[in-house]
Amino acid sequence: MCQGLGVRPGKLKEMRCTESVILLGHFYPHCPQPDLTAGLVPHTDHTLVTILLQDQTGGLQVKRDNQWVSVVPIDGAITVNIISNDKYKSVEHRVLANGSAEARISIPLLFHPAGVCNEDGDSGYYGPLVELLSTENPPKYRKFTLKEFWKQSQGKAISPNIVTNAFKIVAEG
Ligand SMILES: O=C(O)CCC(=O)C(=O)O
Ligand SMILES: [Fe+2]
Repeated sequence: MCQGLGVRPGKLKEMRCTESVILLGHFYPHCPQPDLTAGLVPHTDHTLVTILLQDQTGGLQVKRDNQWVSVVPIDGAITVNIISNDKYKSVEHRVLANGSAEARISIPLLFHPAGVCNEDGDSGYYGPLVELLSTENPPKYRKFTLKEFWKQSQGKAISPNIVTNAFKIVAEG
C-alpha cells in the first residue's frame, strides 16, 4: 500500500494505521424473493483497508460509472477496498439478497488506526499524508482525531461516504 501511494515503506505501520482490526462474519441465507429484498445496502467502508474473503456464491457489487458491477468471486482471492485521501477511492458497494439455494458467507477484516495515545484519551491527528500533497494536489480532507472519527460514525445509518464527508474540505465561493 505504501509503495502504491509513493510513501516510505513502513509509514502506515509507524502511524499505527492498521493496529486495530474488526473481524465480521456475514451470513446471507437463501432468499426466495431476492428482487424484493435488500441485502446489504449501498455504503462505503470507513476503514483504512478492508480485506474481504468471500465464498463462491457471489452477490457483492461495486459502483463504477454509476452502474452496479458484480464482483465475481475467484477461488482463493481476497477483495481489497481502501481509503486514502482519494488517491485510492473508497468504492461504494452493496450485497444483493441471496437467490441461490446455498447460503452465502463472507468474512471482512476491517483495519483501523489504533492509537488512543495522548493525555486527553485521544489520538494525534490523522489526515492526508503530507507526502501526497502539493499545490496541484491540495488536501481534500481536514485533519481529525480518532475520537472525532468514531463520533461521526456513531448512531448513523449505513450509507455511502458518511464518515469521509464529515471531514471533506468544501471549496468556498
Ligand atoms: O459481504 C460482503 O461481501 C461485503 C460486506 C461488507 O461490505 C461490509 O461488511 O462492509
Ligand atoms: Fe462494506
